[in-house]
Amino acid sequence: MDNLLEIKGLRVAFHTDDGTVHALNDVDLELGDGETLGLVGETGAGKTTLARSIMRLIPSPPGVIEAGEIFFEGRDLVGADISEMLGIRGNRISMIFQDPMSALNPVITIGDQIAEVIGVHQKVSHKEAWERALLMLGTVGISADRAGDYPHQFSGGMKQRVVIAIALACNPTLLIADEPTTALDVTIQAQVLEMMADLKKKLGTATILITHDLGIVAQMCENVAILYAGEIVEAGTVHDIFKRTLHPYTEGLLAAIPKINENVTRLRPIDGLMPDPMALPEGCAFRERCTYATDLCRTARPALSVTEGRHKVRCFHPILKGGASYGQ
Ligand SMILES: Nc1ncnc2c1ncn2[C@@H]1O[C@H](COP(=O)(O)OP(=O)(O)OP(=O)(O)O)[C@@H](O)[C@H]1O
Repeated sequence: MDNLLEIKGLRVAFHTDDGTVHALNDVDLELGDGETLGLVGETGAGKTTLARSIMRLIPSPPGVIEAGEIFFEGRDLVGADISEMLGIRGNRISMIFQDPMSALNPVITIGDQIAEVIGVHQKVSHKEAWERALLMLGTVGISADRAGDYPHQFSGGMKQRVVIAIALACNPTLLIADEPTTALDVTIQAQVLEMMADLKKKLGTATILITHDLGIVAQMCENVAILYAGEIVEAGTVHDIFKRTLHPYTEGLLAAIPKINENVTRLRPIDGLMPDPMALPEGCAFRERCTYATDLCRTARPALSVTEGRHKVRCFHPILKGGASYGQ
């Protein structure tokens, strides 16, 4: 298998007392070695569920992987047992969760927190783990002198660097970062993103970057997957998504970005709401909000089809108008 990660037909549901939440429906995704993929979608689209499925960290119950395959480095993760996953998590695949600041233990020094992760996952001596922790701090731009400091002695941006150091401490081949900079103010956000881009060049770690922000995608990613109501509706290179937009939802996301060269008096939101994942409608999930919807869209569900190269779209009436004038 050529891809580092290959997901096929993934279906994940949460069986709650109120009903079944269809969080992911037939998700196909691929990621090459060293590639950065932006996973974009509005709240509740299923981004975190997809990330947790790869880590096999879906809370169960109520969550269940109902169908599909996740292959990582040729290994079947859906069929993997707990001990196999313990060997993969942290070592091969690492995740930065939402609200990363709460990931740090307030009563342990940051050097010890990094060293502990290295010691647990790679079974090295305390001395070696500590030395590698100091090197890792340097890699994220923090002086080794600060290894004995506690999290409260660091600013938000510095804490986020520590969280990234922990995630990368064991040299994973895949990093999943779930909105890693949303809690930071914009200037610090830019510094942390710049550092992540540098680290990517240096370490070559493939990354899935979950974000609502298409500006971050344009800056950081080579490829993009747009998730809507638990389905990938469009995927492709950044150029495909921004310049050769095919799906009306992607068009709406791009139109909602304020543009510097336009005299914008109000942002253009996408009208309506995402359908309730407990009661997904027949047909296309986006049809109620889509200006191009026809009768066919009400009765049949479009398949995800490849148009050119890696550019895929799930739509009966894809658009092609030159895309939006944003980013690259
Ligand atoms: N433990 C759970 N129990 C029940 N439903 C859940 C659970 N976790 C997620 N869901 C539901 O699954 C759907 C997808 O949620 P998910 O958190 O993956 O979305 P998201 O795109 O990451 O959203 P956000 O951007 O707000 O983080 C939502 O309808 C959510 O309410």
